[in-house]
Amino acid sequence: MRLSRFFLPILKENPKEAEIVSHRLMLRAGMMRQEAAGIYAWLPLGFRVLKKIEQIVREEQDRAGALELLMPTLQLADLWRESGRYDAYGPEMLRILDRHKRELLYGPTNEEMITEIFRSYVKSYKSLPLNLYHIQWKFRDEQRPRFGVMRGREFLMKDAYSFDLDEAGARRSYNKMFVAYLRTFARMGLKAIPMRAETGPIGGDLSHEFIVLAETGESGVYINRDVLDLPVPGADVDYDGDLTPIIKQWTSVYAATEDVHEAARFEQEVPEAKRLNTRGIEVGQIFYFGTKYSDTMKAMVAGPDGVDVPIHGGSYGVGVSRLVGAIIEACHDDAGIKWPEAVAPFRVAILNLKQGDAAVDGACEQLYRDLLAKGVDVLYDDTDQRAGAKFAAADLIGIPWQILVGPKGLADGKVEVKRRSDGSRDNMSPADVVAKLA
Ligand SMILES: Nc1ncnc2c1ncn2[C@@H]1O[C@H](COS(=O)(=O)NC(=O)[C@@H](N)CS)[C@@H](O)[C@H]1O
Repeated sequence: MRLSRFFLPILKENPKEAEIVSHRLMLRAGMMRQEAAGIYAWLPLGFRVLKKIEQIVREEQDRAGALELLMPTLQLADLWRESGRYDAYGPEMLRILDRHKRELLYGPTNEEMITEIFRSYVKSYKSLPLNLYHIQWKFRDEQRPRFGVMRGREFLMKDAYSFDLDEAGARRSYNKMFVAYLRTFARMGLKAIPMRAETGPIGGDLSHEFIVLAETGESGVYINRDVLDLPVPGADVDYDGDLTPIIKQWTSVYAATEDVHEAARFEQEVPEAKRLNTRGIEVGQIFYFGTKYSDTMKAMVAGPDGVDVPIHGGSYGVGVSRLVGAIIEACHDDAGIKWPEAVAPFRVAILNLKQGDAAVDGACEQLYRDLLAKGVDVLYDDTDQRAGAKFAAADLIGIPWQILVGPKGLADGKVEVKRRSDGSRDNMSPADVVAKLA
């Protein structure tokens, strides 16, 4: 992409309304624009990151055997009356009347709708286990939306729903999602710790929140530092095998949110030097809620003995849009964002340090063509800004690799390669750069 042809409204100043670094940097880096409280337009640079995050989530859901579909954002109020959550959900629910005065709502979550879809088609335990998911916008009329995409009102969520014949089956589905979440967040360069958590409005008696440590996080957490060094399951993990050893390993080390923290146990179990009480950002949460929805909504299957029983369910959410902010909270410095390569909007930025100089322009064009030909996501800063402004912009938007092309270096047949994550620099020929980054 040529920057002269892109749409990147970088802000010079820090927007005053931004209270945390991710909100400030997303606005300054031209990634998004607030259209209303808690409601954002995703501008091209931010949208590229959102799609990369979404794709990693999708790949790991698919690997775990979940099946993707897409449910609508608008739902019938009657559906929520069946489960008894229509009134219980309270003011966070955006209720809508259509032209025929039908009562609708903008979905904050989809347990009721997925249960309605399931019960319409599935009648036998032979169709189980089943895990259906989608990646869809949600609306929760938060009293105080804040911190940018961290606590929005319209936000993108991956929500998966599992269906099993009994609790044992449902726990196997739960464990598959637990492992999929460990892999998902690790692939984004995050350490997201699974912690015992409250179940809240979703319900049930088993839940884990996946939390990224960050001072600005809204969740208070207590952990044994050992949890930070546990191995994440590989891409070859056998989802049809016994996952309990992995679950045991990750749940036997103390890690709890403040609402379920047990101080006495923490003191007793965790050596002083390993105790960490800090804050974190909840990037995902998984729930086992048994027959909570299948009872009220009659989602039954005939068991092996032919007797109809309510299915055991679970739901599994990931804050896809929240992750954009969470990753910035975990990966930034004073100059701006430091994207992990897996989610970067572009992998390489070419900086032309002397626009109009034939040799420099030629070398940049050649590099641009060669990298594109190798399928590399490259942003070529071909604008006529001065070099200092180009350095600042590239550092701000956080592209992992910068190729600085100037007349002096070129005279020696060299360009400078800067790695954004640690600031390390290397001089090499354009051909070697292409070989290194392709
Ligand atoms: N207001 C919000 N803004 C941005 N992300 C949010 C917001 N509320 C929740 N999330 C994200 O969405 C994830 C799932 O939300 S949840 O309420 O925990 N779970 C559910 O809604 C279940 N239906 C899971 S399918 C959270 O872990 C969080 O990362």
